[in-house]
Amino acid sequence: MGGGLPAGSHPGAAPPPGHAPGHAPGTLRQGAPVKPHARRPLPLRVGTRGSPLALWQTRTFLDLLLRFCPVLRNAKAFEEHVITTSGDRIQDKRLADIGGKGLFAKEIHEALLDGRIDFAVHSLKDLETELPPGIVLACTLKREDARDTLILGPNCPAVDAADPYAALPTGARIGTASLRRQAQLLHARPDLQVQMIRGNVGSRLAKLAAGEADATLLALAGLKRLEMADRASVVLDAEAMVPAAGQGIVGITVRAADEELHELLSGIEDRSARAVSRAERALLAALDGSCRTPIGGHARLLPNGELHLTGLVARPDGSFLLKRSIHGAAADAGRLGRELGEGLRADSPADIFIG
Ligand SMILES: NCc1[nH]cc(CCC(=O)O)c1CC(=O)O
Repeated sequence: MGGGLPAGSHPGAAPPPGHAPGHAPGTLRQGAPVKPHARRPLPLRVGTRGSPLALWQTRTFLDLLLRFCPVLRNAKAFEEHVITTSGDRIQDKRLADIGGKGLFAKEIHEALLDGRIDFAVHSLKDLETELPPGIVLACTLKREDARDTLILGPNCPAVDAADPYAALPTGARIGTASLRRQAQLLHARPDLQVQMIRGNVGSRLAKLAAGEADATLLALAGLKRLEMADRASVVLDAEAMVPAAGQGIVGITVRAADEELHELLSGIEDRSARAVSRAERALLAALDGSCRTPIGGHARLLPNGELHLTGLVARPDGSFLLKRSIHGAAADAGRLGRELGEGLRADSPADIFIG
């Protein structure tokens, strides 16, 4: 009999090195034994965007799943479904101008709900906090470096890593489509000019090389995954450029009703990534910004086990910027995020939240 997830199969192998699963292999989150799986038709169909970064993330995730669940080591265990999203199609506009949230996920959610795919791999920072009914975030993978980088074009003189903004030439043209990066840059350097550059990591670097801007900003996580980290001129401290909520984390969605797959996927959950993403996403949800609100959120776990969260809200032109931090028990990640978000919102001018 071919093509089925055998009864009783479960993530029983040791987790791959360097990966801390959310719970011991072979147990459910609450410590209950894994119940036998029903026979499930293979291949499992995985939805992904088609960019080189998205494909890298998907293949890396499938490798991890195979190492954790060797019973799936079957040539036909997975089928990759590349899905073009609205965010991929629209390249000439700022996403905020076309209705913003979740544009890299909409068509992927539809495929999941229609049953055309079984699960999907996302960059968590591109995944809206309020998922459509019937879809859940099954697991979050170990975080890659969450920081942003500054990448100088060929005509831009080197900057001092200790104070990277100060050394940018007066009036330099910075290519970014991210209002969060724009607001933080303009707050530090109101003289800079921000130009829209969109497209995937490779095409943005090509535009920079072609002189369309003097410098750009990209997530270090994406550069590392594409083996292009050497393109970063300076890695920006997370306090100097607060990253986006979920930056550097890959998240997997499934249908809420698909308990079998949900259980399998939550077997490879990274507990630290879940805690920090819970805090960052609760902050984002509590701020309830419009798609035009620059928002940053970055959590980390401290050596004493506490969670430290920095949140930022600003006006796109940088004329207002409010940044605050909170810390507390990691188990309270969601409450910490909510509290910080509500405080930031209460103390910010209302125009920032209007789309
Ligand atoms: N918005 C595009 C996007 N979504 C996720 C990443 C980087 C990888 C990650 O954050 O996990 C990027 C590129 C970038 O912002 O430079």
